[in-house]
Amino acid sequence: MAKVTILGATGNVGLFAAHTISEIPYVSDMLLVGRPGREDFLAGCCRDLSDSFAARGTDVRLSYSTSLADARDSDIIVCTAGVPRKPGQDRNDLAFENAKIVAETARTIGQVSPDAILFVITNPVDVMTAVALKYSGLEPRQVFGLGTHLDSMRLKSLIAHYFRVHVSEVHTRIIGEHGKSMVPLWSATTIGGIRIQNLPTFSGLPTQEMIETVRTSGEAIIRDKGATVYGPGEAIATLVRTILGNENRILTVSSYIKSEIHGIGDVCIGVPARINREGVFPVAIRLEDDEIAGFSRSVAKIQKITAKVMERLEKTQ
Ligand SMILES: NC(=O)c1ccc[n+]([C@@H]2O[C@H](COP(=O)([O-])OP(=O)(O)OC[C@H]3O[C@@H](n4cnc5c(N)ncnc54)[C@H](O)[C@@H]3O)[C@@H](O)[C@H]2O)c1
Ligand SMILES: O=C(O)C[C@H](O)C(=O)O
Repeated sequence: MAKVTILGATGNVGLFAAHTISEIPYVSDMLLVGRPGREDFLAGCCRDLSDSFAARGTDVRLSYSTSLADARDSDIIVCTAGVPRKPGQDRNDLAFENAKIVAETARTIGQVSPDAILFVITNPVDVMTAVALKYSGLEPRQVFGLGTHLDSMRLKSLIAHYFRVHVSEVHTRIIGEHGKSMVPLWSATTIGGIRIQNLPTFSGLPTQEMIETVRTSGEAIIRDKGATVYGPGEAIATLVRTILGNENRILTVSSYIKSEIHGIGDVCIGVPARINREGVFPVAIRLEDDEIAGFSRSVAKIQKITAKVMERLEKTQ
């Protein structure tokens, strides 16, 4: 049985993730961590969630704290702490502000819970994963971000809708930045096990329109309702379940790659990775030429932003 800690638990994503994670059968303890001054709100969240556990028949010990020290002995720590973007902002606009939060948090986590897997949600998630990896001192397999998993799910849903098939029939991936430079892998997209290019109807698929919808999905939801919550919350639970269940699923998350993909690497970015109780292990893949070019551009963009953020962080330490 496992202890899962959620940082930023008073926020939109953290709180809904607490609800979705509580449904995972391997979870025995859940700790909600918020900032000092938020004790009453955290207590209220615990009471409200406990009622839902009672109604559902969930047996999870739930507690809250405003001290990161209480995250000790966690199996997984989900970091949603940080500011979200406002309408009109790019995720990368949050980079330095959130890097300060993630660096400080990761440093403490590395000390109090060195065996944990640190799962980063805070945006821009690829850059924040690199910051968490560096400042926690944990191994690359222990630190990963939600990456392009949610984008891959968004594309999967659009394809399933277009072909009028159940989502479980569609396998697809988006790699690269969780942001504008994301790269759809049509070469790795199948429907009912058949490569999408081998389906005659593929020629009519509005691929550009679909990928543009995915690229702007978060922005559109934030504009219309203020925050993306249910998609990220369910996606977070999928990853937590994959780890705790030692499922060895291959999901597309932000992970440190050395040179696994066509020799491209030294960056934290969305790539397919095998995920189990030990953590996250990027899978070497071969891509089409246009996909390699897109991925290289995405990597170069993230490397540049990451380097800039790391440099500024070092000056503040
Ligand atoms: N990777 C993804 O796919 C994805 C999806 C959704 C949201 N996000 C990101 O997750 C983060 C949280 O989003 P949200 O909608 O829940 O935001 P929110 O404003 O509702 O919640 C933010 C949480 O972070 C905490 N926080 C803020 N500043 C802090 C600080 N200085 N120190 C410690 N904690 C602090 C707040 O107390 C709150 O609990 C954002 O960065 C958002 O962009 C990422
Ligand atoms: O778009 C955002 O800022 C939130 C998140 O990254 C998302 O894609 O839902």
